[in-house]
Amino acid sequence: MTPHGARAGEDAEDLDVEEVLALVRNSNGNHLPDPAARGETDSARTPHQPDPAARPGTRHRATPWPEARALAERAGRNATRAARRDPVSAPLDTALGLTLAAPLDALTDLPSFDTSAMDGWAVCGPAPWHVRDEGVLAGHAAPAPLTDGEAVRIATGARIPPDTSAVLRSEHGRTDDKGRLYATRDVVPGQDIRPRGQECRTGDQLLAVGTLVTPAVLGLAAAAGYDTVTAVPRARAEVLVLGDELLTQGLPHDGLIRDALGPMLPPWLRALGAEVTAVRRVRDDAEALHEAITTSDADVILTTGGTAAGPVDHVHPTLSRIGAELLVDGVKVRPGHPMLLARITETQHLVGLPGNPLAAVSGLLTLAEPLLRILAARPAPEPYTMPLRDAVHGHPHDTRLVPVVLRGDEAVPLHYNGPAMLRGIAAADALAVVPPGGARPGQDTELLDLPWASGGIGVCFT
Ligand SMILES: Nc1nc2c(c(=O)[nH]1)N[C@H]1C(S)=C(S)[C@@H](COP(=O)(O)OP(=O)(O)OC[C@H]3O[C@@H](n4cnc5c(N)ncnc54)[C@H](O)[C@@H]3O)O[C@H]1N2
Ligand code: MOO
Repeated sequence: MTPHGARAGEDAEDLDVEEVLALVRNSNGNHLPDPAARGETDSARTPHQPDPAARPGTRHRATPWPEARALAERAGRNATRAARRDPVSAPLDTALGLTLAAPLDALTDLPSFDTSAMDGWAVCGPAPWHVRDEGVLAGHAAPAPLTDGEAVRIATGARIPPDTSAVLRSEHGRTDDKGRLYATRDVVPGQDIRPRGQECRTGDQLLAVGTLVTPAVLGLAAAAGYDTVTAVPRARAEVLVLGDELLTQGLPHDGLIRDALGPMLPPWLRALGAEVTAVRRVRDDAEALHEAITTSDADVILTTGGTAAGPVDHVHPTLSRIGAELLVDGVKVRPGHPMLLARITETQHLVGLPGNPLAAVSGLLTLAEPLLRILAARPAPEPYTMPLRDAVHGHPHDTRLVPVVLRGDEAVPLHYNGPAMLRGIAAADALAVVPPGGARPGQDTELLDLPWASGGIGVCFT
């Protein structure tokens, strides 16, 4: 499997992340070029961007899949620029998955005192040594200085007495019948002493702005004296689940089915760096949807269902009614082609996910992931490819996203990959990006990691 992870180096994606960080007000004073100078104003439109005047029922041109993702990133940059959200001071137990908005500078030397690396004796001068009665344990009061020929029992992590020349490990010392201590190995001055400041000095930069807060970062921050970290705030996401046919418990019956997206989307959105403020179920009613959207203060609203042109598909008419701008209205991808991205205000966007559950996953990864990644100031994952074990039929014109498991050096396509099915994705490690026309066995194919796949962003389930 090709290694993958956050991109390093000064490529275009890195600049995007730094730009977002710089736009978080009061961050550490990065000076970056004005993004507007790069032509990325809200009105900048690519040739494939749909005409915002397009209305439901009118034919419009679906956006190619890579461009749809780029447009979602751009929406994220524009929203970040407009909102200029303040960095937050996040207690460590809430900070997993955030991005540092200030460098993590050591608040203390580490170790903060000379410490024993081993259980044994602190010794002074050459053997033999007379061993003090009282030993030194971790966390105890400062021990008295040693004198030449003296030793004291010491535990790993305990403070080294002044004038100690070395630590002798317990397995490398023996005492004679008079209680004198000898070494069974040469004693090198300084051995097994971790000197104060070995890892860092107060003020040293431990981690740069833009670092993703992982469990290891939380540990380092705590060790370095932090109770909170300064981070880019999470985007607030609200999920509106549409559909009168949906049940929240029990077995499907009488044409009613279980809502699969209400349980699936919130943890997935958190893994993408968002705070989920609410999951609301909205009946198939234009007024109810209008009310739900216009009263939401989320940065990103995600709707499920109602994107097509059925009798109760109210998403397009509602967006039209509130004057939202359709940035993406249909994507050349299967499943999920009716997905959409709309700008409600400068700082509020709506991602319309199709109702078919795998189509909703496709919309999540195509439109919500890039938007939320930019709002979270996370770097783009390093693209990677693997050969497919089996042929995958392609759509003649559209990209296909197909669940795969990774086995050895190959990606194995899974069978249950229909738009209404979750059986494949639930067993999958990744989604293969199958180009129009399909892929042959052995063809190198781009993969999108799922948040729970190793090496992905799974640490960010909170
Ligand atoms: N005339 C056309 N009809 C449809 C087209 C089309 O191009 N022309 N596209 C099809 C495709 S592709 C998709 S995908 C769906 C998208 O439909 P909507 O986004 O409007 O979603 P709904 O009609 O509300 O639901 C579709 C399907 O998914 C089920 N559903 C909805 N929500 C959930 C949920 N939370 N959990 C589980 N299942 C859900 C719903 O019951 C329907 O079976 O449109 C096609 N039609
Ligand atoms: O594209 Mo629909 O999303 O196939 O089911």
